[in-house]
Amino acid sequence: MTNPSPETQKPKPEDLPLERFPHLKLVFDTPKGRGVFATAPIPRNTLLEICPVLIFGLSENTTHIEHTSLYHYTYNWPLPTSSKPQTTQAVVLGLGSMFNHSTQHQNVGWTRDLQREVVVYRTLREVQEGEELCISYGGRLTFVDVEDGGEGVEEVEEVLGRIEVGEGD
Ligand SMILES: C[S@@+](CC[C@H](N)C(=O)[O-])C[C@H]1O[C@@H](n2cnc3c(N)ncnc32)[C@H](O)[C@@H]1O
Repeated sequence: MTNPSPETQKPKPEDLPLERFPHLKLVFDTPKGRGVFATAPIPRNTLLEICPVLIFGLSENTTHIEHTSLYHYTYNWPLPTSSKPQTTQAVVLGLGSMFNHSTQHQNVGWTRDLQREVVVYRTLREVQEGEELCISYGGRLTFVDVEDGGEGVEEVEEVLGRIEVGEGD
């Protein structure tokens, strides 16, 4: 395991209590692969999970990650710099990596906490029992969206960054 690069070294944040909404399940055979579903009604603006992220260095990303399955799971992650803004990729641990994309019906929003290196997911509206919980990955997808029958397949080098629009709530 490599040490974090100097660009990712920051002052140590305070401890962060973790939370996960309990009434969720992982379904294995959806048209989008695995997906997260509600097993009870969920009110709007409910915190679903606080997920730690694993941030990749810029070169690690292009040399390794983009050539692996992780490529389909990474989020854009801004690096703190004193000069030109730079963005690398990060993998979200926990349930965060299991949320599928929906262009029209996303019901979950997410925010990055750059200091604590977590992504926080909250419902954007009331969710019914049995509904899939979906975020928006943005407009440039690396796969055929089962909801639109194949529109919007992006060039391979356009990373999932993907999980960019739909941020915030
Ligand atoms: C971050 S993962 C989500 C979890 C994934 N379904 C799994 O089983 O590991 C992203 C992948 O899920 C699939 N996916 C997510 N949203 C989709 C959609 N709207 N249509 C088709 N596939 C989707 C694609 O294979 C995509 O590369």
